[in-house]
Amino acid sequence: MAAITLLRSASLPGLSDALARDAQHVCSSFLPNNNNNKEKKRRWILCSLKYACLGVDPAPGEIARTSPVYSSLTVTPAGEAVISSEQKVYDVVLKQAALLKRHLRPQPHTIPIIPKDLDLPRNGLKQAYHRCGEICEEYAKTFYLGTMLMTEDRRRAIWAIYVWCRRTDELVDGPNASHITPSALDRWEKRLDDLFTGRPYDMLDAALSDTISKFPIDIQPFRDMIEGMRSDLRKTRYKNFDELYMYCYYVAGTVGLMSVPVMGIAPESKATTESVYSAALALGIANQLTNILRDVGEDARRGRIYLPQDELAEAGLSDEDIFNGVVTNKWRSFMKRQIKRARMFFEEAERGVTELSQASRWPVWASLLLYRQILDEIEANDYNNFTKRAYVGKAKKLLALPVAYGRSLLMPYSLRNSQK
Ligand SMILES: CC(C)=CCC/C(C)=C/CC/C(C)=C/CC/C(C)=C/[C@@H]1[C@@H](COP(=O)(O)OP(=O)(O)O)[C@]1(C)CC/C=C(\C)CC/C=C(\C)CCC=C(C)C
Ligand SMILES: [Mn+2]
Repeated sequence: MAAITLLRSASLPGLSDALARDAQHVCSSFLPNNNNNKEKKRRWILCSLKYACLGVDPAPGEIARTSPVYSSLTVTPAGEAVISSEQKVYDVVLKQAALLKRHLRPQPHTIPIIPKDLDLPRNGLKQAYHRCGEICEEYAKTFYLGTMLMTEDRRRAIWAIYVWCRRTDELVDGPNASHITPSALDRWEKRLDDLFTGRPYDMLDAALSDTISKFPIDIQPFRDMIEGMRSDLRKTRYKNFDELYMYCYYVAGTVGLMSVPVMGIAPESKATTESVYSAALALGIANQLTNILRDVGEDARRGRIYLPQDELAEAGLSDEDIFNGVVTNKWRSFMKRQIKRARMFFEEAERGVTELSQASRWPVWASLLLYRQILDEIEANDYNNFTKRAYVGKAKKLLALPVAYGRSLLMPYSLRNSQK
């Protein structure tokens, strides 16, 4: 009964009666009668709604996501409930997880159908993947090194995804960026559709076409990354963290969602697929927040401020302060709060890494540890991210590799309590 009242009080826009009934049904089967925690109930209800929308059954542990970085429901001054960016993104997570689960119970029609006769020269695919590997090595040595531990199929797939992401980013950040218009991005998206239906435009696209024929990868995160690049063309300010979160999902959280189907979940893992996807998303968000904090000065010189405007104002800082680039106490305490939030996302990602298949864990741990150290370097620079670039030195980078390897040997987090 309490669930029904709360469901009504959430008054979600667009909530049909049928959906509300479904949600109520799912919800009442999981919500303990004696649960008096209102916040928890609200999350259960929202979660049930999502499951009702997707028509999948939740695992009980998945219902209560209590991470403090999340705010599922925002209430407008008029008292209307609005779904936050996090909630919208979580819907994508659920969809991706459902696709992977369906793939694990083999159903051939869910695998993208790619014609066998890709028009490539003899040995073409081999060369295409080889070139992807070269590009990955050139731009991202640590990722590349990490992929060397993976099985050959997985390694090549990650290279192909990496190259597509890199090329997408280059469109708006590369040497021809000033010529890029929204219609160029539309054409890039058309190319994406084509390669997903087995009609690659060039050899690098062909490698990705082949990859998506082998792994249950959905097109949505790729489309969303292009959407992030579109937003980079039209937007230089972010009103609040909710807007920034959405941007981070588009350009980086998507990478996590693209990678999980390739990296694979450890067969012994007891974690839900959704929780692994959530962790992958969190790692992307954490990386991008870190990128943003490292590049404040560089972005400001291009007229861009990715930091949440409302939080800047709350700290007594203006755009002018960012452009002037003087490290003050106000700036230091603002930065402390931002760094703390980025670390929370890294923490959220950590558990998920342990659930990945053994050979995929090392590169992910390495990238997590290395990226997180950038935050330590910003602190070591006394928060001067205006004129000093936080940089993790070679020795620290090298040290992170064996540490990452050690962590990759730990048993999945989901098994630890069950074996006590
Ligand atoms: C369960 C669990 C934790 C699974 C792991 C999931 C996983 C592999 C997550 C990866 C997260 C990740 C590496 C995200 C990339 C974030 C990132 C750096 C995004 C950058 C966007 C644009 O930012 P900006 O323009 O501000 O930055 P630059 O100044 O240009 O650097 C990106 C550049 C988007 C493009 C992203 C890439 C080129 C990286 C793609 C990487 C992979 C596909 C490899 C991932 C594999 C490993 C081994 C980590
Ligand atoms: Mn970039």
